Amino acid sequence: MASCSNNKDNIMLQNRSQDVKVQIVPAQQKKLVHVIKREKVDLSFSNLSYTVKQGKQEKVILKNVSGRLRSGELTAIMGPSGAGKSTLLNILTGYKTDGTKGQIMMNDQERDLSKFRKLSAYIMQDNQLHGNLTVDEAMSVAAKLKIGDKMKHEQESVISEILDTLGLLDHRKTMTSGLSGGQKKRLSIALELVSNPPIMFFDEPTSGLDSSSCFQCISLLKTLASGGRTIICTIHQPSARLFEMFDHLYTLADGQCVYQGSTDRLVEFLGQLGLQCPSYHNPASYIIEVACGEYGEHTRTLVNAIKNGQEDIRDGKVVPQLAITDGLNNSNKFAHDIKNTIGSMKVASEPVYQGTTIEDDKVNADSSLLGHIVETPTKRYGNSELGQFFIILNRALIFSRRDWTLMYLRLFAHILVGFLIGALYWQIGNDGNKVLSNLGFLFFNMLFLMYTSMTITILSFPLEMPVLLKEHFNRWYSLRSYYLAITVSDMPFQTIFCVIYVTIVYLMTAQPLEFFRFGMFLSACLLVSFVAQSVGLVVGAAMNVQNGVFLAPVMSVPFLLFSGFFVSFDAIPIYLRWITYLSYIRYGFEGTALATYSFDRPKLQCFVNYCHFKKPETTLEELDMTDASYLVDVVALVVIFFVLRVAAYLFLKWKLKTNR
Ligand SMILES: Nc1ncnc2c1ncn2[C@@H]1O[C@H](COP(=O)(O)OP(=O)(O)OP(=O)(O)O)[C@@H](O)[C@H]1O
Repeated sequence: MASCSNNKDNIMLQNRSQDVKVQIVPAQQKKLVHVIKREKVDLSFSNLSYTVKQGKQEKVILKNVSGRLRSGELTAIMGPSGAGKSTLLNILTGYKTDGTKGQIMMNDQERDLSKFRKLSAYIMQDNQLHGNLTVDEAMSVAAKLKIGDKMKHEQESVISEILDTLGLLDHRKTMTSGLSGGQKKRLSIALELVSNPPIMFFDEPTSGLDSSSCFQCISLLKTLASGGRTIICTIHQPSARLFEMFDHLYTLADGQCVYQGSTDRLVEFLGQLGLQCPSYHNPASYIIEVACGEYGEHTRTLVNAIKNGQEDIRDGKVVPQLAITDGLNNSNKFAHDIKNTIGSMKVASEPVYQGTTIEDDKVNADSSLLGHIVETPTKRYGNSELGQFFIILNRALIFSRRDWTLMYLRLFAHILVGFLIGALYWQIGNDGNKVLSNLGFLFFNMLFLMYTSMTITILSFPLEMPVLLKEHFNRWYSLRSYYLAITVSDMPFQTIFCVIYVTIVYLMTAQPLEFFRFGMFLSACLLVSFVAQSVGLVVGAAMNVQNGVFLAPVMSVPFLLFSGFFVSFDAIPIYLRWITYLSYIRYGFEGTALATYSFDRPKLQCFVNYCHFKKPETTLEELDMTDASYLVDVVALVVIFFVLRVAAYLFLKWKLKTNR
């Protein structure tokens, strides 16, 4: 373990004896040809406070904190649990805006959140990755969405280069679900790196990783910072070895800043206040212990010391060296160099700097990665909305193809239930005396289509929500494109399953063998299953999985009750009759019945007598087909379909906002 020391040289040199091998990679090994136009982003904030409402009271979580986060530096936001680290990070990223007061400046100007979001990436704590893609596919989707058609020909080499740098090149064909925790973390970073954002935020990037993976992860962040980026991460309590890799420390206790400045001045700062870090004690642990009050109530002293003149230890009387040119610590020299050159670089036909490779853990920390890319985006997204739609649609189709449950189990269920219903109602359509039984078949047909279609989509949004939150926030795509692609993606499969199922039951139950009638029957069934899918989407978008899985079937009961199969229209109390007009099952039931019987008068008479839309005593003479119009049924189903799809979109939009 490194001892408490004021001298970063010493700390770094102590590493020489440790197992980490750091090596300079010859510059010419790199083959970068991409345009470099990355902005430097310095972020500062002053008097930032954050309040939440708890009943009638207000809880202040951040109390007028100020600070400065600079490009080229790796900043750690530390503090005891509940100190407000994640809250501060969420506010700085723009993820949380409500309840916030204070000023945030970007490059010494008032921050334009929209512009800032284009320049920043937020890698959240849990690795939000789609498990059904390979590393290569995930990178390719990210590249297409984030940088679009720009550098179309170079995308492949950019992806290879990033994967190489992050030690993932050997895992290109591995499914993301098969990656280790550390590899997932690196992939999450790699996905954001395709657009080479100049400012990156990480929430607890080391959580759940072993010490070696933690070291890899922080080494990587250090390298990213060395390339001129502003890298900020929250971290609980890093080991001394990790702690010394940070350039800048921002420590919170109870929503207040108790230290901000360079990591190697921390011990000196505390010493000035009479808080002596014991020898061979990790300074990171010590400041947390102090912040927790283990050495007495010093929080106020620390807060005051920070406020009174030593706002940032870098800016105050103690100024550490940024570049340390000796020996192994060339990466800092490099950071200094790159800061000077980055503004003037246009084309990196040759690498302009040297990086480092940490051989033992395969994270190739070559900073050439920092060189690729891309002009500051002028548009909101890297790709057009149509482009986004097709990329997300394609990704969703890949998921569906690979999801065994979604595909094969569903197919099997449709075939099995089709044969069961067919066997139960075998050749019933040929028997004029069994019209009521045939209506029973039509009703259960609706019931099956409703449940199979609805239950699949209830889970769509809740399962995707964490990934959606991350990708949408990081400006991969618009919600509109995502929603359209996701909702359209299942329709081809549902159509195929429905056609297979309907063909089986139609033939086995001996419904009229006329192409036209079959078409009417199938269309009504398809529309009902699409509407049921939409109900599932609304429920999934509006509530969580537990509530949705319970409520969706329960909410469907009125639609079934008022479908006309159980109770005729006249028997329904007047004040409840309006529900029959909302029952999409009613329109589907009616539509399939009309497809089966509409030109067969004796059977139709029986059907009409049974169903709600004609009084039981109606005679054939009185019968007017407009009373039970197939067209009306179809139009009603189409209207309900669109209304529900719009409602699902609005719920999703609302949920995306409230989930932050
Ligand atoms: N929406 C909210 N409503 C009520 N309290 C909240 C809300 N958000 C945060 N808090 C509270 O604010 C405090 C700071 O939370 P935050 O998640 O930022 O802490 P943290 O320092 O990141 O903690 P940890 O290290 O345990 O993740 C906590 O006490 C938390 O309970």
